[in-house]
Amino acid sequence: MLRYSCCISNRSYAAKQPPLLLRAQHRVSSGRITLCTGGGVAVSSPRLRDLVFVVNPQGANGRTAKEWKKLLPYLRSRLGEDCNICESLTSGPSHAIDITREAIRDGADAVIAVGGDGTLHEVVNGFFWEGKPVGNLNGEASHSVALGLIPLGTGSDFARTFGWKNDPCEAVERIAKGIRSRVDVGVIDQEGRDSRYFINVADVHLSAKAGFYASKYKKFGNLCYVIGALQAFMGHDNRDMRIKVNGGEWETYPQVTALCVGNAKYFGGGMKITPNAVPGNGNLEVVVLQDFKWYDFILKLHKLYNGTHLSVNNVSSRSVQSIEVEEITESGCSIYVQSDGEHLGFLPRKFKVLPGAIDMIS
Ligand SMILES: Nc1ncnc2c1ncn2[C@@H]1O[C@H](COP(=O)(O)OP(=O)(O)OP(=O)(O)O)[C@@H](O)[C@H]1O
Repeated sequence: MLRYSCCISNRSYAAKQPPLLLRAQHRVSSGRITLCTGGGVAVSSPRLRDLVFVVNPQGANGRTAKEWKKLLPYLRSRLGEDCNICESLTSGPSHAIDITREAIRDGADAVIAVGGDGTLHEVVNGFFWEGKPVGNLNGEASHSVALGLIPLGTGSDFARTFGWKNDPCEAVERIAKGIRSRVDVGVIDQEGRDSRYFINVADVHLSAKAGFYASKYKKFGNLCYVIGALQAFMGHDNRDMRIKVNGGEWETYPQVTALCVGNAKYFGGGMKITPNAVPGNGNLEVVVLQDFKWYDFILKLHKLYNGTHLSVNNVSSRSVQSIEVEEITESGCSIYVQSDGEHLGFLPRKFKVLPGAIDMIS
């Protein structure tokens, strides 16, 4: 069953369209239309690109829906000549994953997340199914679906690495230009469950707990991260952990406050936590904060925001392809894990990079 809530064509009316696959096939056959006129003149027109916009109406506490409504007429006028614009509003958590998988299978040229990092995270997860990239139903090996982003979330941290603002018109220009670059994706293996993919930052312990609480206060905008951090601090204690990097020996990391695995640089509403991470370099940057007390955050917060914290005592950084993280002595109290700001359960977990896994409109 097709789960697009509605499709809007590039023409000036809004109507329910046939399934994307059918439309795509129609265009493949009629796309390079050869019209033979009486005089034998052949006119060939190129195929329009199918762009599927996955919109989280609840993003940024409902601001995404309002911005999207304003943006749609501009989007149609800017891209409608070359593209079929298909809009799909999510109905709840995880819906964006299903929409994306279906759009890719149906032959979309690009799936564009409209919302915050959570929506982007779900769209990225929709690019995969049972550990493999989703392909289209025509089995076209060369068909590479692009990932796009119109950042309209609370934090929109992934966009910061590229210097993109929460400016939808700027994002539409990027989509119009259609320049693509390969970006890495992180994958988190979890015992007995499907792998989870991340494109921004995955993290463990205090920051993950803070993110968990922050998600309950999104109505306060970026202040939610401060409230989340304060709540996470209550009852927090640093824990001894062990890590295994690139399949090597286990190493002990005492008194870990937070461990962050960055494919990109920012999390928590603008904190430059993994400042050396580059989304296309085939590596993840791991930054570990150890033995931090609450006052360390007050004293060093500005360094965390501007990315100069790597020189601070008890902060270490390394570049990895994979990392396994466990608590040394299970205390009976679970250690939080999150990826791209979404709560993902508890330790132990293994994180690894999939180099150049997705083509991104950049
Ligand atoms: N229709 C919906 N109703 C309620 N929640 C939704 C809906 N669609 C998606 N979600 C959930 O909303 C959450 C947050 O979405 P999103 O990331 O777009 O906005 P945000 O949290 O404001 O931004 P950021 O993550 O950048 O801070 C996601 O976890 C997603 O699962």
